[in-house]
Amino acid sequence: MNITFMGTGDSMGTPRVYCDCVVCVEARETGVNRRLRSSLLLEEEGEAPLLLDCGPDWREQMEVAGLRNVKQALLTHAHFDHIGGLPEWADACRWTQAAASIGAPREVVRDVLSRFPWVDRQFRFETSDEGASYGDWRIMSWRVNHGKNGYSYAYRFDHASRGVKWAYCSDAIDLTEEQKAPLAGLDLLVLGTSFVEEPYPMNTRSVYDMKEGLALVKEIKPDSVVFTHLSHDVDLRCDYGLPAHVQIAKTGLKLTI
Ligand SMILES: Nc1ccn([C@@H]2O[C@H](COP(=O)(O)O)[C@@H](O)[C@H]2O)c(=O)n1
Repeated sequence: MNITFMGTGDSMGTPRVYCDCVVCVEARETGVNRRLRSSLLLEEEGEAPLLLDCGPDWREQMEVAGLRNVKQALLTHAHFDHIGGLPEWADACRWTQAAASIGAPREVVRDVLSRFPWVDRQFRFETSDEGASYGDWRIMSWRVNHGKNGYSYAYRFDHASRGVKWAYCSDAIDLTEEQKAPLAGLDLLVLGTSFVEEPYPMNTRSVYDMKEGLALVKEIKPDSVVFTHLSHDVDLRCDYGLPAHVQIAKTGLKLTI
């Protein structure tokens, strides 16, 4: 499977519209730190591409990827920065008379439809609570703490014959032991870490910081890790002294697993 990081940003993206910090200025002027809202494009031979989340930068992300249409997606939760592109995608489906299929846990589907009640004219929603598949990948989703912002879901992909396993957990903090369990034995963990080190207690926040992310990584021991869902606090030009198997996602990063 090829994984493309179409977006690596937190809810505001980088640069933040109101901000003139050094990272936001760099993002405007040269673009190393330019980040669209977090989203992955998954591509498996013989299968149509699959989006993982569809934030408000969907249109630009499709243009950058040179994609004229996409037929399927999975959603982690119904917050604006992860579903804000759905109405535009639904409009594109209407204009091209092409339906698309969206997988998400039942409660996420409910929350999406309470925000955008018209999109079910174009999308076929499929609940993923009992599992899903993408080619030979078996997919499971489970509910994770999203701190002060409620809940999100993480996704784990297990290849049926190759034994490869990876997970996407973009919006989580302070996972319980039960929520950490599906993160065991991974070849790759993609984890949301919005700031380098936040000074505020966990119960006032919604996403891990990099220091907490590293502590989690030490505990669950994935073979490799990519930090994503990054705010303007994270400067890709800095050396944060990360272990060799941990990298910070850059917009457009491509991995093969
Ligand atoms: N009920 C809510 C709460 C928040 N949002 C949006 O989520 C984003 C905040 O995300 P974090 O990853 O920083 O927790 C932001 O875009 C809020 O507008 C929402 O849609 N619904």
